[in-house]
Amino acid sequence: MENQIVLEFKHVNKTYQSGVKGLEDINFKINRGEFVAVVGLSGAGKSTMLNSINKMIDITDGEVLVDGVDISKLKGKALRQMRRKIGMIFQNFNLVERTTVQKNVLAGRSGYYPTWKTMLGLYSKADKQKAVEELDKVNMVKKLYRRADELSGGQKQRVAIARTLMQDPTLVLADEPVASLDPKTSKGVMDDLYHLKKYENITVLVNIHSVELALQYADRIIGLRDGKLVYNKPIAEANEADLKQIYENGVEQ
Ligand SMILES: Nc1ncnc2c1ncn2[C@@H]1O[C@H](COP(=O)(O)OP(=O)(O)OP(=O)(O)O)[C@@H](O)[C@H]1O
Repeated sequence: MENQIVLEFKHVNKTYQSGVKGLEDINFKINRGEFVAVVGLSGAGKSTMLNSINKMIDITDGEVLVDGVDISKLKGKALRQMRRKIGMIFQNFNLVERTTVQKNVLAGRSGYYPTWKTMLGLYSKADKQKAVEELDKVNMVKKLYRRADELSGGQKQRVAIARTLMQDPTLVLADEPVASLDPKTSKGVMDDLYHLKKYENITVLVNIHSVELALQYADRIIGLRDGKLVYNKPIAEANEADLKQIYENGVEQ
């Protein structure tokens, strides 16, 4: 079967107002169902790259194609519809702490409802059932009615993954998803992210500091340094010495 390209960067540049070049002539393609780790020193441009994929930041020039459509040019309804396809996972989980797991997960469906309905919590029975199903995939159904602030960090990240699955995404972007977790919990969360690829054929792009986890989970590794793409290889061709190089000759900020 021919590979289907889900994400493509074409000559993407991002220059911040300060004059700092966050991204410089970035080009790459990612296929459906690939699990990609983005590695690089602090300040290399990993977050800038991730945030330009769902247009959280505007690029300066170039094209960011999601399923063949240049998201950097979209606005209004077309942008909202495109964002449904793109799930986000954050280092700090971004849950509403004082509300239930169920409501947090249902919020992942909000792109499919008018705002007033989501404000009133008027989700369909089918979506409430879907919330249970998605929580089951990350082994969190038993916490359905618990408040988010009663959960551990690893449990919160699992709820965030279930919330993302409510969108039926084709692409999930995770920005340092395990940075605030201990090694054992990190592995559990990485396993859950890996299952998105394995069982749902979702493309997963993870910004990660740990080279060890990158090598363990990724199909492909992309390396950034000073806003430039300096590495892009399938895991079969990647090795630790290569990756060490990405981290050399740079200064931790
Ligand atoms: N809003 C901003 N305004 C100006 N410069 C910015 C802004 N955001 C990021 N930068 C700069 O752009 C460059 C890339 O930053 P970015 O946050 O993308 O790196 P990163 O690889 O994600 O780093 P980290 O691993 O620390 O999160 C850095 O030099 C940073 O200082």
